[in-house]
Amino acid sequence: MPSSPCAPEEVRRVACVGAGVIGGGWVAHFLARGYDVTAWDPAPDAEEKLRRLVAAAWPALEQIGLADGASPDRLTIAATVAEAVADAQFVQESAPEKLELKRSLLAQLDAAAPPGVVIASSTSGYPMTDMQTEAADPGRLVVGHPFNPPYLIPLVEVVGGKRTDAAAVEWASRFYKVAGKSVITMERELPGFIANRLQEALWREALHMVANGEATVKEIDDSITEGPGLRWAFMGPCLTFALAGGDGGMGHMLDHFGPSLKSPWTRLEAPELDDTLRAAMVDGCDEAAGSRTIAQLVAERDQGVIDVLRATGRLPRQRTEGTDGIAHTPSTMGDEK
Ligand SMILES: NC(=O)C1=CN([C@@H]2O[C@H](COP(=O)(O)OP(=O)(O)OC[C@H]3O[C@@H](n4cnc5c(N)ncnc54)[C@H](O)[C@@H]3O)[C@@H](O)[C@H]2O)C=CC1
Ligand SMILES: C[N+](C)(C)CC(=O)CC(=O)[O-]
Repeated sequence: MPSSPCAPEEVRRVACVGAGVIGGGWVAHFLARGYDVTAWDPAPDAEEKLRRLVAAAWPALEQIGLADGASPDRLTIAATVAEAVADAQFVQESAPEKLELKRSLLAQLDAAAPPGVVIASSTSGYPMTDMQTEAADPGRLVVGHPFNPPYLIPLVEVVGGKRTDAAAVEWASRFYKVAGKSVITMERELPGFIANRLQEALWREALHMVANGEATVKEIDDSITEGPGLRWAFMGPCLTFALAGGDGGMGHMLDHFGPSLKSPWTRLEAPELDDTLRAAMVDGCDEAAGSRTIAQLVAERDQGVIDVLRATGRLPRQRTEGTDGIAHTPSTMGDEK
Protein backbone atom coordinates (compact mmCIF):
# COMPACT_ATOMS: atom_id res chain seq x y z
CA MET A 1 0.00 0.00 0.00
CA PRO A 2 1.37 3.47 -0.80
CA SER A 3 1.52 5.54 2.40
CA SER A 4 -1.70 7.36 3.16
CA PRO A 5 -1.99 10.71 1.31
CA CYS A 6 -2.72 12.58 4.54
CA ALA A 7 -2.48 12.27 8.31
CA PRO A 8 -5.66 11.29 10.18
CA GLU A 9 -5.78 14.82 11.68
CA GLU A 10 -5.78 16.37 8.18
CA VAL A 11 -8.82 14.53 6.85
CA ARG A 12 -11.60 16.88 5.67
CA ARG A 13 -13.51 14.73 3.15
CA VAL A 14 -15.11 11.39 3.97
CA ALA A 15 -17.06 9.09 1.65
CA CYS A 16 -19.85 6.85 2.96
CA VAL A 17 -20.88 4.05 0.62
CA GLY A 18 -24.17 2.42 1.52
CA ALA A 19 -26.47 4.79 3.40
CA GLY A 20 -28.96 2.66 5.31
CA VAL A 21 -29.21 2.38 9.09
CA ILE A 22 -25.45 2.27 9.67
CA GLY A 23 -24.16 4.17 6.64
CA GLY A 24 -26.68 6.94 7.38
CA GLY A 25 -25.59 6.94 11.01
CA TRP A 26 -21.98 7.31 9.93
CA VAL A 27 -22.95 10.21 7.64
CA ALA A 28 -24.63 11.98 10.58
CA HIS A 29 -21.60 11.34 12.79
CA PHE A 30 -19.05 12.64 10.28
CA LEU A 31 -21.18 15.72 9.47
CA ALA A 32 -21.51 16.51 13.17
CA ARG A 33 -17.75 16.27 13.54
CA GLY A 34 -17.35 18.92 10.83
CA TYR A 35 -16.35 16.78 7.82
CA ASP A 36 -17.51 17.19 4.23
CA VAL A 37 -19.33 13.95 3.47
CA THR A 38 -20.11 12.41 0.09
CA ALA A 39 -22.55 9.50 0.14
CA TRP A 40 -23.61 6.95 -2.42
CA ASP A 41 -26.35 4.30 -2.21
CA PRO A 42 -27.99 2.54 -5.17
CA ALA A 43 -31.54 2.56 -3.72
CA PRO A 44 -33.85 4.95 -5.63
CA ASP A 45 -35.13 6.55 -2.39
CA ALA A 46 -31.73 6.55 -0.68
CA GLU A 47 -31.16 10.32 -0.75
CA GLU A 48 -34.54 11.16 0.76
CA LYS A 49 -34.11 8.51 3.47
CA LEU A 50 -30.59 9.64 4.25
CA ARG A 51 -31.53 13.31 4.57
CA ARG A 52 -34.41 12.29 6.83
CA LEU A 53 -32.08 10.21 9.01
CA VAL A 54 -29.60 13.09 9.33
CA ALA A 55 -32.37 15.59 10.16
CA ALA A 56 -33.76 13.25 12.81
CA ALA A 57 -30.32 12.73 14.36
CA TRP A 58 -29.32 16.39 14.30
CA PRO A 59 -31.08 17.56 17.52
CA ALA A 60 -29.28 14.81 19.48
CA LEU A 61 -26.02 15.78 17.84
CA GLU A 62 -26.60 19.44 18.74
CA GLN A 63 -27.18 18.37 22.35
CA ILE A 64 -23.92 16.49 22.59
CA GLY A 65 -22.06 19.26 20.76
CA LEU A 66 -21.22 19.94 17.12
CA ALA A 67 -17.75 20.64 15.76
CA ASP A 68 -17.09 24.16 14.46
CA GLY A 69 -18.66 24.56 11.04
CA ALA A 70 -20.59 21.29 11.21
CA SER A 71 -23.69 21.31 9.05
CA PRO A 72 -26.04 18.91 7.25
CA ASP A 73 -25.44 21.16 4.22
CA ARG A 74 -21.99 19.66 3.92
CA LEU A 75 -23.51 16.42 2.64
CA THR A 76 -23.20 15.70 -1.10
CA ILE A 77 -24.97 12.82 -2.81
CA ALA A 78 -22.86 11.23 -5.55
CA ALA A 79 -24.34 9.82 -8.74
CA THR A 80 -21.95 6.86 -8.90
CA VAL A 81 -19.82 4.90 -6.49
CA ALA A 82 -16.67 6.07 -8.32
CA GLU A 83 -17.70 9.71 -7.98
CA ALA A 84 -18.37 9.21 -4.25
CA VAL A 85 -14.82 8.16 -3.49
CA ALA A 86 -12.91 10.08 -6.19
CA ASP A 87 -11.44 12.68 -3.84
CA ALA A 88 -12.17 11.03 -0.50
CA GLN A 89 -9.54 10.99 2.23
CA PHE A 90 -11.29 8.13 4.04
CA VAL A 91 -13.98 5.68 2.89
CA GLN A 92 -16.55 3.94 5.11
CA GLU A 93 -18.42 1.07 3.43
CA SER A 94 -21.80 0.10 4.93
CA ALA A 95 -23.46 -2.07 2.28
CA PRO A 96 -25.61 -5.11 3.11
CA GLU A 97 -24.01 -7.99 5.00
CA LYS A 98 -23.50 -10.33 2.04
CA LEU A 99 -20.01 -11.70 1.52
CA GLU A 100 -20.01 -11.72 -2.30
CA LEU A 101 -21.36 -8.16 -2.40
CA LYS A 102 -18.73 -6.94 0.08
CA ARG A 103 -15.95 -8.63 -1.90
CA SER A 104 -16.83 -7.02 -5.20
CA LEU A 105 -17.78 -3.63 -3.70
CA LEU A 106 -14.50 -3.38 -1.79
CA ALA A 107 -12.62 -4.20 -5.03
CA GLN A 108 -14.61 -1.46 -6.80
CA LEU A 109 -13.86 1.05 -4.05
CA ASP A 110 -10.19 0.10 -4.14
CA ALA A 111 -10.11 0.71 -7.89
CA ALA A 112 -11.80 4.13 -7.63
CA ALA A 113 -10.42 5.70 -4.43
CA PRO A 114 -7.17 7.70 -4.52
CA PRO A 115 -4.09 5.52 -3.90
CA GLY A 116 -3.32 4.93 -0.25
CA VAL A 117 -6.65 6.15 1.10
CA VAL A 118 -7.87 3.78 3.81
CA ILE A 119 -11.17 1.98 3.15
CA ALA A 120 -13.09 0.61 6.16
CA SER A 121 -15.98 -1.85 6.18
CA SER A 122 -18.76 -1.65 8.77
CA THR A 123 -19.30 -5.43 8.56
CA SER A 124 -20.68 -6.82 11.77
CA GLY A 125 -18.93 -10.14 11.52
CA TYR A 126 -16.97 -11.04 8.36
CA PRO A 127 -13.22 -11.23 8.82
CA MET A 128 -11.46 -8.82 6.41
CA THR A 129 -9.38 -11.76 5.16
CA ASP A 130 -12.56 -13.15 3.60
CA MET A 131 -13.62 -9.81 2.08
CA GLN A 132 -10.36 -8.50 0.62
CA THR A 133 -9.89 -11.35 -1.87
CA GLU A 134 -10.72 -9.39 -5.06
CA ALA A 135 -9.05 -6.04 -4.33
CA ALA A 136 -5.90 -5.02 -6.20
CA ASP A 137 -4.57 -3.28 -3.06
CA PRO A 138 -5.91 -5.31 -0.10
CA GLY A 139 -3.35 -3.60 2.13
CA ARG A 140 -5.57 -0.57 2.69
CA LEU A 141 -8.75 -2.48 3.60
CA VAL A 142 -9.73 -2.65 7.28
CA VAL A 143 -12.80 -3.46 9.34
CA GLY A 144 -14.23 -0.48 11.27
CA HIS A 145 -17.18 -2.07 13.08
CA PRO A 146 -19.56 0.50 14.61
CA PHE A 147 -22.54 0.21 16.95
CA ASN A 148 -25.97 1.49 16.27
CA PRO A 149 -26.37 4.42 16.10
CA PRO A 150 -22.80 5.29 15.11
CA TYR A 151 -23.42 8.99 15.88
CA LEU A 152 -24.07 8.24 19.58
CA ILE A 153 -22.41 4.95 20.51
CA PRO A 154 -18.68 5.63 20.75
CA LEU A 155 -17.18 2.18 20.09
CA VAL A 156 -15.54 1.16 16.81
CA GLU A 157 -13.68 -2.16 16.55
CA VAL A 158 -10.77 -1.92 14.12
CA VAL A 159 -9.02 -4.96 12.69
CA GLY A 160 -7.22 -5.86 9.49
CA GLY A 161 -7.15 -9.04 7.44
CA LYS A 162 -4.18 -11.25 6.60
CA ARG A 163 -3.30 -9.00 3.64
CA THR A 164 -3.98 -5.67 5.37
CA ASP A 165 -1.02 -3.40 5.93
CA ALA A 166 -0.42 -2.78 9.66
CA ALA A 167 -0.04 0.93 8.82
CA ALA A 168 -3.63 1.00 7.52
CA VAL A 169 -4.96 -0.45 10.79
CA GLU A 170 -2.95 2.10 12.74
CA TRP A 171 -4.07 4.96 10.48
CA ALA A 172 -7.76 3.98 10.76
CA SER A 173 -7.57 3.64 14.55
CA ARG A 174 -6.05 7.09 14.83
CA PHE A 175 -8.54 8.57 12.38
CA TYR A 176 -11.56 7.22 14.28
CA LYS A 177 -10.15 8.66 17.51
CA VAL A 178 -9.66 12.06 15.87
CA ALA A 179 -13.25 11.76 14.61
CA GLY A 180 -14.50 11.31 18.16
CA LYS A 181 -14.85 7.55 18.44
CA SER A 182 -13.68 5.18 21.15
CA VAL A 183 -11.50 2.57 19.43
CA ILE A 184 -10.52 -1.00 20.15
CA THR A 185 -7.75 -2.05 17.78
CA MET A 186 -7.67 -5.83 17.56
CA GLU A 187 -4.38 -7.56 16.87
CA ARG A 188 -5.99 -10.66 15.42
CA GLU A 189 -9.15 -11.42 13.50
CA LEU A 190 -12.06 -13.06 15.25
CA PRO A 191 -15.38 -13.66 13.53
CA GLY A 192 -17.80 -11.23 15.20
CA PHE A 193 -14.87 -9.27 16.65
CA ILE A 194 -15.16 -8.79 20.43
CA ALA A 195 -18.48 -7.08 21.17
CA ASN A 196 -20.61 -9.02 18.72
CA ARG A 197 -19.14 -12.28 19.88
CA LEU A 198 -20.33 -11.34 23.36
CA GLN A 199 -23.68 -10.01 22.17
CA GLU A 200 -24.26 -13.11 20.07
CA ALA A 201 -23.70 -15.40 23.07
CA LEU A 202 -26.39 -13.52 24.96
CA TRP A 203 -28.59 -13.44 21.90
CA ARG A 204 -28.24 -17.18 21.33
CA GLU A 205 -29.36 -17.89 24.91
CA ALA A 206 -32.28 -15.47 24.52
CA LEU A 207 -33.43 -17.28 21.39
CA HIS A 208 -33.10 -20.69 23.10
CA MET A 209 -35.27 -19.43 25.98
CA VAL A 210 -37.94 -17.98 23.71
CA ALA A 211 -37.96 -21.05 21.45
CA ASN A 212 -38.40 -23.35 24.45
CA GLY A 213 -41.03 -21.19 26.13
CA GLU A 214 -38.72 -20.66 29.07
CA ALA A 215 -38.91 -16.86 29.07
CA THR A 216 -40.81 -14.20 27.17
CA VAL A 217 -39.16 -11.53 25.06
CA LYS A 218 -40.23 -8.94 27.66
CA GLU A 219 -38.77 -10.96 30.52
CA ILE A 220 -35.51 -11.24 28.61
CA ASP A 221 -35.39 -7.53 27.84
CA ASP A 222 -36.43 -6.55 31.39
CA SER A 223 -33.87 -8.93 32.82
CA ILE A 224 -31.17 -6.84 31.15
CA THR A 225 -32.55 -3.29 31.44
CA GLU A 226 -33.57 -3.76 35.08
CA GLY A 227 -30.50 -5.83 35.92
CA PRO A 228 -27.02 -6.29 34.49
CA GLY A 229 -27.52 -3.69 31.74
CA LEU A 230 -27.49 -0.94 34.36
CA ARG A 231 -23.99 -1.95 35.38
CA TRP A 232 -22.67 -2.63 31.89
CA ALA A 233 -23.09 1.00 30.82
CA PHE A 234 -20.05 1.92 32.87
CA MET A 235 -18.37 -1.28 34.14
CA GLY A 236 -17.71 -4.30 31.92
CA PRO A 237 -18.82 -7.84 32.73
CA CYS A 238 -15.41 -8.94 34.06
CA LEU A 239 -14.89 -6.18 36.59
CA THR A 240 -18.59 -6.31 37.54
CA PHE A 241 -18.24 -10.00 38.39
CA ALA A 242 -15.00 -9.35 40.29
CA LEU A 243 -17.20 -7.40 42.70
CA ALA A 244 -19.41 -10.49 43.08
CA GLY A 245 -16.43 -12.02 44.91
CA GLY A 246 -16.55 -9.37 47.64
CA ASP A 247 -13.17 -8.55 49.09
CA GLY A 248 -11.79 -11.68 47.41
CA GLY A 249 -12.48 -10.13 44.00
CA MET A 250 -12.31 -12.21 40.81
CA GLY A 251 -10.27 -14.98 42.44
CA HIS A 252 -12.97 -15.75 45.01
CA MET A 253 -15.74 -15.24 42.47
CA LEU A 254 -14.21 -17.92 40.20
CA ASP A 255 -13.63 -20.34 43.06
CA HIS A 256 -17.19 -19.81 44.31
CA PHE A 257 -19.18 -19.67 41.07
CA GLY A 258 -16.76 -21.14 38.51
CA PRO A 259 -18.18 -24.68 38.77
CA SER A 260 -21.61 -23.36 37.72
CA LEU A 261 -20.12 -22.79 34.25
CA LYS A 262 -20.66 -26.50 33.83
CA SER A 263 -24.25 -26.43 35.01
CA PRO A 264 -27.04 -26.52 32.45
CA TRP A 265 -27.71 -22.74 32.65
CA THR A 266 -26.12 -22.38 29.29
CA ARG A 267 -26.76 -23.93 25.91
CA LEU A 268 -23.20 -23.14 24.86
CA GLU A 269 -20.11 -25.26 25.33
CA ALA A 270 -18.21 -23.83 28.27
CA PRO A 271 -14.46 -23.38 28.11
CA GLU A 272 -12.27 -25.42 30.44
CA LEU A 273 -11.68 -23.18 33.45
CA ASP A 274 -8.07 -24.17 33.93
CA ASP A 275 -5.34 -22.38 35.90
CA THR A 276 -4.23 -20.34 32.88
CA LEU A 277 -7.72 -19.01 32.21
CA ARG A 278 -8.25 -18.30 35.89
CA ALA A 279 -5.00 -16.35 36.11
CA ALA A 280 -5.78 -14.40 32.94
CA MET A 281 -9.18 -13.39 34.37
CA VAL A 282 -7.75 -12.39 37.74
CA ASP A 283 -4.87 -10.46 36.16
CA GLY A 284 -7.18 -8.74 33.65
CA CYS A 285 -9.49 -7.57 36.44
CA ASP A 286 -6.61 -6.40 38.60
CA GLU A 287 -5.29 -4.42 35.65
CA ALA A 288 -8.70 -2.89 34.93
CA ALA A 289 -9.13 -1.92 38.57
CA GLY A 290 -5.72 -0.20 38.59
CA SER A 291 -5.10 1.46 41.94
CA ARG A 292 -8.78 1.37 42.90
CA THR A 293 -9.71 -0.82 45.86
CA ILE A 294 -12.78 -3.08 45.84
CA ALA A 295 -14.51 -0.55 48.11
CA GLN A 296 -13.75 2.29 45.71
CA LEU A 297 -15.01 0.22 42.79
CA VAL A 298 -18.19 -0.59 44.69
CA ALA A 299 -18.77 3.12 45.36
CA GLU A 300 -18.06 3.93 41.70
CA ARG A 301 -20.47 1.23 40.53
CA ASP A 302 -23.22 2.38 42.88
CA GLN A 303 -22.89 6.01 41.84
CA GLY A 304 -22.86 4.89 38.22
CA VAL A 305 -26.10 2.94 38.64
CA ILE A 306 -27.74 5.97 40.24
CA ASP A 307 -26.57 8.20 37.39
CA VAL A 308 -27.93 5.76 34.80
CA LEU A 309 -31.25 5.57 36.65
CA ARG A 310 -31.46 9.35 36.53
CA ALA A 311 -30.39 9.53 32.93
CA THR A 312 -33.02 6.98 31.88
CA GLY A 313 -35.82 8.74 33.77
CA ARG A 314 -36.32 6.05 36.45
CA LEU A 315 -35.22 8.57 39.08
CA PRO A 316 -36.10 12.26 39.03
CA ARG A 317 -33.29 14.50 37.91
CA GLN A 318 -31.50 16.19 40.79
CA ARG A 319 -32.61 19.75 41.35
CA THR A 320 -30.03 22.39 42.25
CA GLU A 321 -30.49 25.75 43.87
CA GLY A 322 -29.46 28.58 41.51
CA THR A 323 -28.00 31.92 42.58
CA ASP A 324 -31.48 33.37 41.98
CA GLY A 325 -32.82 31.01 44.67
CA ILE A 326 -34.89 29.12 42.09
CA ALA A 327 -34.53 25.34 41.78
CA HIS A 328 -33.14 24.46 38.34
CA THR A 329 -33.19 21.06 36.66
CA PRO A 330 -29.77 20.51 35.09
CA SER A 331 -29.90 19.65 31.42
CA THR A 332 -27.20 17.00 31.37
CA MET A 333 -26.06 14.16 33.58
CA GLY A 334 -22.62 15.73 33.81
CA ASP A 335 -24.14 18.86 35.34
CA GLU A 336 -25.62 16.80 38.10
CA LYS A 337 -22.30 15.50 39.44
N1 LIG B 1 -27.78 -2.56 11.68
C1 LIG B 1 -26.89 -2.63 12.63
O1 LIG B 1 -27.22 -2.57 13.83
C2 LIG B 1 -25.45 -2.76 12.31
C3 LIG B 1 -25.00 -3.08 11.03
N2 LIG B 1 -23.67 -3.15 10.77
C4 LIG B 1 -23.18 -3.46 9.42
O2 LIG B 1 -23.38 -2.32 8.56
C5 LIG B 1 -23.59 -2.75 7.23
C6 LIG B 1 -24.88 -2.15 6.73
O3 LIG B 1 -25.95 -2.65 7.52
P1 LIG B 1 -27.29 -1.80 7.72
O4 LIG B 1 -27.02 -0.37 7.60
O5 LIG B 1 -27.91 -2.35 8.92
O6 LIG B 1 -28.12 -2.28 6.46
P2 LIG B 1 -29.29 -1.48 5.68
O7 LIG B 1 -30.06 -2.50 4.94
O8 LIG B 1 -30.00 -0.57 6.59
O9 LIG B 1 -28.46 -0.58 4.66
C7 LIG B 1 -27.72 -1.12 3.60
C8 LIG B 1 -27.71 -0.08 2.49
O10 LIG B 1 -26.83 -0.53 1.49
C9 LIG B 1 -27.41 -0.19 0.24
N3 LIG B 1 -26.82 -1.03 -0.80
C10 LIG B 1 -27.36 -2.11 -1.43
N4 LIG B 1 -26.47 -2.58 -2.33
C11 LIG B 1 -25.37 -1.79 -2.27
C12 LIG B 1 -24.14 -1.74 -2.97
N5 LIG B 1 -23.83 -2.64 -3.90
N6 LIG B 1 -23.26 -0.76 -2.65
C13 LIG B 1 -23.54 0.14 -1.71
N7 LIG B 1 -24.69 0.16 -1.01
C14 LIG B 1 -25.59 -0.80 -1.29
C15 LIG B 1 -28.91 -0.38 0.43
O11 LIG B 1 -29.64 0.36 -0.53
C16 LIG B 1 -29.09 0.13 1.84
O12 LIG B 1 -29.42 1.50 1.87
C17 LIG B 1 -23.57 -4.27 7.26
O13 LIG B 1 -22.30 -4.71 6.92
C18 LIG B 1 -23.89 -4.60 8.71
O14 LIG B 1 -23.39 -5.83 9.12
C19 LIG B 1 -22.72 -2.86 11.72
C20 LIG B 1 -23.11 -2.52 12.98
C21 LIG B 1 -24.50 -2.48 13.39
C1 LIG C 1 -27.28 -6.74 15.04
N1 LIG C 1 -25.85 -6.52 14.73
C2 LIG C 1 -25.15 -7.79 14.87
C3 LIG C 1 -25.75 -6.07 13.34
C4 LIG C 1 -25.40 -5.52 15.70
C5 LIG C 1 -24.01 -5.01 15.56
O1 LIG C 1 -23.22 -5.40 14.71
C6 LIG C 1 -23.53 -3.99 16.52
C7 LIG C 1 -24.57 -3.28 17.33
O2 LIG C 1 -25.01 -2.20 16.96
O3 LIG C 1 -24.95 -3.82 18.39
